[in-house]
Parts: sequence; structure tokens; C-alpha cells
Amino acid sequence: MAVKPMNLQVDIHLKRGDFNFKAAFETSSERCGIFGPSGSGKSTLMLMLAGLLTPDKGRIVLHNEILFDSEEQINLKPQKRRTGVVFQHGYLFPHMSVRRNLLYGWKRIAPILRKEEPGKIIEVLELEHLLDRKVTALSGGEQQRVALGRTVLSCPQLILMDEPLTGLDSQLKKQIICYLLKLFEECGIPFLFISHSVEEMSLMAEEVLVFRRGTLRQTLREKEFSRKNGSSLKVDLKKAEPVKDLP
Ligand SMILES: Nc1ncnc2c1ncn2[C@@H]1O[C@H](COP(=O)(O)OP(=O)(O)OP(=O)(O)O)[C@@H](O)[C@H]1O
Repeated sequence: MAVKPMNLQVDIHLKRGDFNFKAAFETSSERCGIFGPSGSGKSTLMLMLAGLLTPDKGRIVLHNEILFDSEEQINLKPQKRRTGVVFQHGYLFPHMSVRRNLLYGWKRIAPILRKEEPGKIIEVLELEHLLDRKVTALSGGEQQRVALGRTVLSCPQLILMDEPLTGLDSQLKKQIICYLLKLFEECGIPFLFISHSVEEMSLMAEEVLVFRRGTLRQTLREKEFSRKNGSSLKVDLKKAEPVKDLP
């Protein structure tokens, strides 16, 4: 399926204690990485995009819809933004089965907005055999696959991921990256993700926003980013195999 570029315009400022955040950028990329050292403001940006933290001033526009505008006093609630968020630890509902977790968002959106078929997502993520398990009885990688599936099934216009691979070992990381790229190919939903890892940027991003001390310093195409940071890993999306190791 053709991916709809994210068409995101951001110009925001926020002061949190001693920390000053400011970023102004536009992106029409399909896979955008947010890179920078600890404390540089990556999660702060993601929380503001998701509507979980309010900027002091500025504007956020996604696909020509204003999500936030301080002058016009617009601040759409998280559930109205059509952004799906995947956090580092998945944050699944522990008392529910895999199936109920997966269908949670899907059941709550209007049928006309349900673009994804649960059966297809379950197949891509290879979750069939786990559907009746409680999520507390899953491995870390399986939990992250359920979190990805649940987010995709809520049919967002943009997926936001805050270090979705942290805590997984390197083999599992590569496996989840392949699942992620397959999902992206199947569903055509653009994503924005945070990582400290040059390798993850190289494998997953098309464009990289580089932050330092709360400020957007550079916007680089993946090739240029990888050249500057010494990584040149490649994944052919069409050939991505979930269970095989990557070069
Ligand atoms: N509630 C708060 N009040 C004041 N400062 C805060 C608050 N929350 C976060 N900060 C500061 O904001 C800065 C940016 O934090 P943020 O979590 O966005 O960084 P990050 O780049 O995502 O870091 P990491 O990679 O370690 O997750 C940090 O210096 C942090 O201490």
C-alpha cells in the first residue's frame, strides 16, 4: 500500500524548569527519526505532538488539520489527534488478553475510520497463536508486537514511537524492526520514532531530526546521517523477513 507522507508542520516552544525546548520544522517524510543524547528533548517533542504535554506557544499542523495553535487557542485532545503512540514498555492493559488489547482502539473508532483489518495485522505480526493469552504471559518482544498491532488497529494518521526497541536484545530489536517495516508496507501509515541508536536510525528512518539541549540542530536524510555517524546498514523493505537476522 502506498504510504501517505506525514505532512507535519511544527513550530513550538516550551519551558520546563531550566529546560528550554524549541523546534521549527516541516516534514513530509514517511519514516522520521528523532535522534539526540539523553535529555535533549526527544520525549518532550513526542508528548507535545501526541497532545500529552502542552507547548507554551506555537503551532502543530498534521495533514492540514491544526492540532495546536496558541494564538488561536486550539489544543486538540490526544484522542482527537489521530496519532497512535507506542511507548518503550508497550503499556498494554495487563488484565486483558492479547485479542482484547489488539481490538481495544479498533472497537472504539467509527466503522468508517476502520481502515485496517484485525486479521491482516494479526497475520503480519504473527500473533495468531497468542490471541487468548494474557499479556502478562508474553515475552518483551511479543508484548511490543501486540503494542504495535494495537496502535495500528486504532487507524492513526501518524504513529509516534518513544524508544520502542529499548530493553530488547539486539536480535529481538532487528526482528521487531522487520515486523515494523512490514506493517508500514502493508498499512501505509507514516511513523516518527525516537532512538539514541545510530543503527536503528539507519535501519528505520528516511529522515532524521537531530536534537541537542532542547533545540533542533539538523534535519538530515538517512544517507547523510549514516555517513556522518558511521553506519550504513540497509533494509530492503520488500524483502524484510521478520524472523531472519539482518546483515
Ligand atoms: N516535569 C519536568 N520539569 C522540569 N524539567 C523536566 C521535566 N520533565 C523533563 N524535564 C527535563 O527536560 C529535559 C528533556 O527531557 P526529555 O525526556 O524530553 O529528554 P530525552 O531526549 O527524551 O531524554 P532520554 O533520551 O533520556 O529519554 C531533561 O533535561 C529533563 O530533565
